[in-house]
Amino acid sequence: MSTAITGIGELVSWDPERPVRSDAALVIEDDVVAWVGDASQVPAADEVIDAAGAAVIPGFVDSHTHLVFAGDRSAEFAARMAGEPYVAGGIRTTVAATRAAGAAELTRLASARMAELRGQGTTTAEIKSGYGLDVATEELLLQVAGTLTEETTYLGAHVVPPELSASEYVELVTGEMLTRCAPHAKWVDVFCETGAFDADQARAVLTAGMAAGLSPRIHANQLGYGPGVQLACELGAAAADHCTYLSDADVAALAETGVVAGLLPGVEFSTRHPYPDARRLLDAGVRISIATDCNPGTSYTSSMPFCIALAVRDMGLTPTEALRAATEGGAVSLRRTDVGHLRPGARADLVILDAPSHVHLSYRPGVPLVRQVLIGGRVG
Ligand SMILES: N=CN[C@@H](CCC(=O)O)C(=O)O
Ligand SMILES: [Zn+2]
Repeated sequence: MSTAITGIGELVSWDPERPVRSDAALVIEDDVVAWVGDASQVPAADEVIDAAGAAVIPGFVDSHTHLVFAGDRSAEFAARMAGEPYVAGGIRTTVAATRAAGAAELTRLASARMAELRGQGTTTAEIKSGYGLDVATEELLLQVAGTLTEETTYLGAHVVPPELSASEYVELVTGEMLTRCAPHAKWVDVFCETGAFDADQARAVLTAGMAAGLSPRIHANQLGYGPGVQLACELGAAAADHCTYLSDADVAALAETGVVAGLLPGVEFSTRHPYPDARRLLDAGVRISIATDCNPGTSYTSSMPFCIALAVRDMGLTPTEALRAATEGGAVSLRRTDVGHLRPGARADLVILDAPSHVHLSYRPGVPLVRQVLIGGRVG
């Protein structure tokens, strides 16, 4: 089965020779991109989709989400907008609600959120556990996540639950909980921050996860300067996410090791912390991604276009750099080569925009510009 997309006003493929081109066409064979070229040379195909001058971009790769949770923290957000600071302990509110919800309710909630992501152009999403903080619930959250994505992350070490001491909990996270959760996860993550886990505890969590076959990523340097980024670089993590407060040494270590700096501007929008300086990172040669961090505490948005607009307006990126970080950057963060671009051989994950150019994603913030989403060549 082949599908030709014709009449593409602007195609973003991230081909090194012509990353953005006009008057293009693209052919999909089964679930992969088979051909990309000038509109005038498009080969015959079984069916045709006419983009009618619209822009076509790779589907967004959202490399950081917490989609499986129950409960509502809108009052906490409202209080923050009135001047209250964000504190990591708010996570425990969601833990109580999540433990009380059953598998069916958690599945319903997470599936609805995933549909929300897809409707806004996200075709690959990572999903973390982290709102269970006991063995059975963490395992359940990963089972639910696994029905929605192959990019599942064990985040037992989100915060210490009220019923245990920090040392008891690290023992659980690196012991019985890891044994039960590792079969359902690809990644291991830890929230390395004041109020969550310090450098030694975070190192113990990540190294135990690695010994169990998981690959490390980390929540680092979100609320203040700290050891998380250096730890990510020491362990060869795929990504250090947040990177809001970075010393010059942190930036140099990221550039040297190739650890992706995952930028999550929805968090700064929703906590009133300063936005990370993406320009400083790119200028230093650091690889970056942009993700939503969709979660009930610090960033309850499922919209990659919204995050792109924030990154352009407040983080020093051009519209093209921001889109690249939200697609190819996310793929690098997840160590994926089959998504995040539209070169021949890519999985046919793409978005037809209701706009002539990808610049409209930040030029028209808040406007629904996703006309059609294809995942593996099929209408999503
Ligand atoms: N930083 C840690 N975890 C989430 C926030 C979780 C919460 O407050 O519920 C984050 O990525 O921002
Ligand atoms: Zn997070």
